[in-house]
Amino acid sequence: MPADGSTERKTAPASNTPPLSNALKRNDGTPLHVDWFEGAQVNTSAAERRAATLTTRRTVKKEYQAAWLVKAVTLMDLTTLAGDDTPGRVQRLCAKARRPFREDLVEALGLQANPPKVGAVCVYPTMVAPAVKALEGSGIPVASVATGFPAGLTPLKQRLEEIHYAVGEGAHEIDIVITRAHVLNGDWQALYDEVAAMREACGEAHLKAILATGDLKTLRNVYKASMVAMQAGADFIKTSTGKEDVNATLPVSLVMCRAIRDYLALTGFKIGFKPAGGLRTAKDAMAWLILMKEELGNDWLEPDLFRIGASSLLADIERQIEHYVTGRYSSTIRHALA
Ligand SMILES: O=C[C@H](O)COP(=O)(O)O
Repeated sequence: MPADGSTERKTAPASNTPPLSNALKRNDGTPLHVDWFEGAQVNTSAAERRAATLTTRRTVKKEYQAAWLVKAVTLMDLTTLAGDDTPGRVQRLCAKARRPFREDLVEALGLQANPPKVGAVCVYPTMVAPAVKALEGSGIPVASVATGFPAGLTPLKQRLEEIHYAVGEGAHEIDIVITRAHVLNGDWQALYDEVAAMREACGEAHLKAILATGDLKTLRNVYKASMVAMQAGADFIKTSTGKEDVNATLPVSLVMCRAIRDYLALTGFKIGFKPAGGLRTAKDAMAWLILMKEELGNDWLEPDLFRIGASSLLADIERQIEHYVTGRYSSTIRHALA
């Protein structure tokens, strides 16, 4: 039941229709079903073993790696979430979002007809307006963090007001943070109610629920928080803010993908996944793409269901693409893919 005590979920007035053709219906959620996860057991060592062998079990041939890396860029929430962010920096980021690769590389890859662009740009609420302006006509959605990002420890009323502000500024997607204490205390009703209230505040904007998994202590808590967030109406579940001591990891991502799979089996509804925080290299991008393909299938290799939240990943992917096209690296820093 939403936090305002209403039994019916009122749909807020339509505000921001995502510019990308979003074939996916919004997640209306379900009532809180604790029985769907209360007895869940997670074998941590098995999850860690499986995650560790992901990139060894399946390797991508050299000539296909470039294609996978271009795909990774189209799934990226190109992010700047720094205290010294400025409208100028956001404008430069949006220019990059529109044309992530140099023209000569786009031509060499034969992509002139449909040059790649990123999945979204992700910023703080007060940077939404400059991002919306800079991306006008691009079809690239603007995502805004909100609800007291990154700690989420402000009163719910203010956190909901922040969502309304970001949506009012033109954000198409809202990346909210959950109250970690609700998970650590097993207060599933409180977690459900806060996410449901945030979902309502989003109106037509898509909601990504940041679980801050590095603060949740166990993989079992990650699974439970994932299920509650989806039941409460999250369209995506996202690993981290990027500000925790431990952010996106493959074992955590594996558990969240299993939760998405279980939620699909229980409801017939597909929920998106977003790893974020610490994904820096092309090799990281490949690992998560392989995880999505293996765990959830090709539908989760599209921006409607998969995003990579990253502020510095694009640079390394560009370097790898340049090496693929020209045979040399443009800088002295090398991240071997192999
Ligand atoms: O999606 C949001 C994260 O802050 C991105 O983390 P990062 O800066 O480690 O790439």
